Amino acid sequence: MSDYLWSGWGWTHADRDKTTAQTTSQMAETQNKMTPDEKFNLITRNLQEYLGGDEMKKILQERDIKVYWGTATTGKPHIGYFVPMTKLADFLKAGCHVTVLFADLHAFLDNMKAPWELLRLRTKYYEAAIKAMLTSIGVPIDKLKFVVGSSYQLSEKYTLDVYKMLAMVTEHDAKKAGAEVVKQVESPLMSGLVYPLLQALDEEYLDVDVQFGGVDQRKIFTFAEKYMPHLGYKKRGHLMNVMLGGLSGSKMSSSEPDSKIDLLDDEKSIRKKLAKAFCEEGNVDDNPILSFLKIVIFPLMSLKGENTFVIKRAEKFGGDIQFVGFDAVFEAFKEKRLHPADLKSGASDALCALLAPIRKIFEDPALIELTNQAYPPADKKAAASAGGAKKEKKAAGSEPSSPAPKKQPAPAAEDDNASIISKLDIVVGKIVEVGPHPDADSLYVEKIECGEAQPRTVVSGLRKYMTVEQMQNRHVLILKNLKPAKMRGVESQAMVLCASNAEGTVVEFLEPPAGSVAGDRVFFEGHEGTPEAQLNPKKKVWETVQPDFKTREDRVAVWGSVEFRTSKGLIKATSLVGANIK
Ligand SMILES: N[C@@H](Cc1ccc(O)cc1)C(=O)O
Repeated sequence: MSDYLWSGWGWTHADRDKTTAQTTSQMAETQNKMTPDEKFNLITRNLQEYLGGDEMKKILQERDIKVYWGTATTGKPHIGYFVPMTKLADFLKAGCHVTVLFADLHAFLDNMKAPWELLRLRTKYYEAAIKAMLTSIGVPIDKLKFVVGSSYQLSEKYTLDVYKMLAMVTEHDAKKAGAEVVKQVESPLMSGLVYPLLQALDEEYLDVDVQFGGVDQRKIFTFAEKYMPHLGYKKRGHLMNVMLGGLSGSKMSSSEPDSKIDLLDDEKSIRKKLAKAFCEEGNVDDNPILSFLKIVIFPLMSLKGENTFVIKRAEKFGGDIQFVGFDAVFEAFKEKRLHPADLKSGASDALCALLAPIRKIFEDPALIELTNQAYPPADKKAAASAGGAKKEKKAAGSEPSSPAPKKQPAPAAEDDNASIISKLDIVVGKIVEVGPHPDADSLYVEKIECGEAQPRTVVSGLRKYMTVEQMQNRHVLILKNLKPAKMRGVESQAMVLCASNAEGTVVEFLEPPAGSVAGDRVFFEGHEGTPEAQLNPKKKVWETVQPDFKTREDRVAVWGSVEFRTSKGLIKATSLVGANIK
């Protein structure tokens, strides 16, 4: 790689020293007032977890902590990124030396989520977006150090360290370390195994005491703790932020654009999306809006010495309401003194205030141009990158989206935003054996051929609806990549998809087109992609798409308006129209 990836970032040593000098003078006042314990509490507040707390406390007795946060420059950052940004603000206030790493090589190594050709542009986009977010929450960006991964990760010394690690890390450990971060695919690439090794080494090369990231990074963090000492390097501490759930809470729906908020969404759509967000009266356990207030809005207020949250309300509904501290909001909501509509309206005001300056920054024509180049519409993308793997960025929980910047044509589906439906692995299966479940009256146990070496064992609750004869030798549709689950002691390795009426009295198979054979893949036109090897139950992919599965008037199975098809044609229910599919 040429050094153009690095040019334009402007982090010369002279700059760094200057900034350090400013940082020291400007922050000296607050920091001097903070005891090491206070600093530690601020550094660790609102985290999901941290490792190495005692060592951090020890360091704080002598000097301030050096910490870095890395982000792979893949899909567009979205509002979930306010969670780590808020922590960066805490770290600065606690006197930390904070480095932000734009992990461009990692974006490539992770199944080419950022294709090589777009890497530099993506990195520039990330720089602009992250800096805009920091500015919006009042963090002076000249107090942070920004580094691009490839600027040092290709040096001789670093490269040699990578090889040394390759000679000591087992494949098992590398795979395990990346399991929650690196996209899991059917034929995993070597690059995905190298990814965690580089992330561990970064701790040494960025010269920090502590690495910070989402709790999804946990396995990479513990991997680093294990292997850094083997290389003769210090074991670092690790700080992990909570991941923000989707806006729709447990009912996260990524197929529904309303469940995600992009940094550039306008006020009207922010309010509309929040108005639709999952926020049940009195439910404080599963409430994305309360979480956002707790881990972003209140901490940001407290950094400015404020803690009063005002919810504007018309006089006729009782006028404005004020809450002092997050606990006051929490209790009021729990006791149903605060209505979801009011909570949403207060949160909308706060979020609009955070996003307005970012939209303003992105009105700059140069940034509009950069956005379109870094995230080109799908057709141009195909030309820019032949065959880059596709997948969504899994950052802070909620999904990235890509509204068009002002006055630009809307980008079509983008590579880092692969359609959720493409993650499902649905194929034609042939039932070759079927019999009653030994321990459950309502269940059958089948052997279903699905184009693999062995037929799969599948448990289905179909005994009320079909006879053994009706099932034997039938071609059916099966969903192959749900996590296998034991049903009354028998492990089911797939699920048969059926259509059922609203009352649940009629259940029938979905019929593959004539001439189908076991293993024929079902796809959704315009939403093609590589299915996940196994769906992560936490991501609720199935739960998200299933409600939009229906049979049309002509009995054809559809996801929203898109048909289920194989290379041989469309899939239909036997008789049911407007039926559910599950
Ligand atoms: N793994 C981080 C990115 C990262 C890469 C390298 C690092 O050193 C740190 C962080 C992510 O999921 O975005």
